[in-house]
Amino acid sequence: MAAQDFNFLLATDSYKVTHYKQYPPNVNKIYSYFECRRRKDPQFQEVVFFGLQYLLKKYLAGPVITEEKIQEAKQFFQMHFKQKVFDEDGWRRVLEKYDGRLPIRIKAVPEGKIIPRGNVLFTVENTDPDFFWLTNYVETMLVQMWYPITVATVSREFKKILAKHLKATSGSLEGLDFKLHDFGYRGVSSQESAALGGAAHLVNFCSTDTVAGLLMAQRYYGCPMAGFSIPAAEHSTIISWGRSREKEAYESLLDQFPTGPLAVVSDSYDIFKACKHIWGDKLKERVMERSEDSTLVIRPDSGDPAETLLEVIKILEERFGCSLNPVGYKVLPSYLRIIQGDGIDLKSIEEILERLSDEGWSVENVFFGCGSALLQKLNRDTLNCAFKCSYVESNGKGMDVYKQPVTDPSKGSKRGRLSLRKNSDGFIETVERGVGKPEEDMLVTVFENGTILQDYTLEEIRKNARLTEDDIAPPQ
Ligand SMILES: O=C1OCCC/C1=C\Nc1ccccc1
Repeated sequence: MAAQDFNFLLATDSYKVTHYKQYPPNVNKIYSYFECRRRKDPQFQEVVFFGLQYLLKKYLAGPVITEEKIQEAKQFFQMHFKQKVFDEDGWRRVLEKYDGRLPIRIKAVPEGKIIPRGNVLFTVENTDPDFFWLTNYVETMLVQMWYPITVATVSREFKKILAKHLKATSGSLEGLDFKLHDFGYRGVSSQESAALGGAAHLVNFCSTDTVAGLLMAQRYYGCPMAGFSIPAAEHSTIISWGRSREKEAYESLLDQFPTGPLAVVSDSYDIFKACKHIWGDKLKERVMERSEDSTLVIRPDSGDPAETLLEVIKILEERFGCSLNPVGYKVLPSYLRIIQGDGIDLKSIEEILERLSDEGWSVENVFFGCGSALLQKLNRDTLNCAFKCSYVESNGKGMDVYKQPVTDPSKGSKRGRLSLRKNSDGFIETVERGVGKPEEDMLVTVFENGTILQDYTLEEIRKNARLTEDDIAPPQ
């Protein structure tokens, strides 16, 4: 539920306040849809639909319009436009007729579903002919869906890369869900972004430090604990001992966390000397006595990721030895692992994994952390998210509408009422012009007249978003 001070009437772009005066006379339905437009770029050819349930529960459900909010908006827009444009009467009619609930219907693909680019993901239409101007009023807020969709999609692309290499170098996918840890809380633009983005990552993984995302999963997606973390050092807890006591700092961590996994950032001064002379010498016995469920996870945090990771793993091999797994790749002793959380994005993780396997190392040895590349280095154009009107009714007569800019055909929009179906070859496609069969439509009514009609849990969303066999096929 939105905070008391949240005024739905003010949660839109200014120009939309003037749009009720711009539609043709006698319009009684505006029907619009959201898609991630298809592009030629082979990257991100399919998207994970995620996040709508939060926005509906938080901002659209229930009596979002009140007399006080109408008054507030009336005064606000009078000052903002320096003229009377705000449709006080229109909003008051919503208040009187629907008790402030929004007379719109939203049909959406189930959350977690993997949909190829260029397909309808949700539609919005007014359910009462008097409120046709409401459909696109909510565009502003609903297009913010670009963020959770894009984070969930990027996170799943990471998962595809990790799955391929983990399978190829270990023969199994065991532990895949813990291979990419969300380090991104500090790097996002707001607490809400951390919550939405953090939850979006948890659609694909169970490994995070972004607490806000866990709370989102709990409160909006019925998941008591969607992800896990472990005790870990940061530079302050190492350098606070002073340079001359680096060994004491590490030793104290082993004493403070004698059982259970422990991650120690070890690059404060010299990661290579730390691995060779402290972890691999002065504290070697302490490290070796830790059992496999009390793994020491060494964290480099600087230098070229691939170069540093490989040099560290070679030093650890020299100091602690390694064994061969059933598919012939080298694995460090189970009490020793590495987490690389610096400089990770979709491009660098691919390079690192290629280098590791080329040099005979199993992906079992490493974990990755990702911050900004997972939660922030994105925008609405990453997946070309757009919201367009495709169908209008006037005097009860329907008309398919569309845009088709001569200056950019790729910005052309779909026309007519839309449905989403799986065709006879199993491919998902959008049927336009209102000719789709209702019984084939994958779009589900999730919101109608102020009421949310579906409640997806993270568990079912994760099932929808699982990788397919094709996603895991060996690297070509
Ligand atoms: O090292 C680690 O091992 C695994 C647990 C998390 C962790 C580090 N967390 C972190 C968070 C935000 C920025 C940087 C690191």
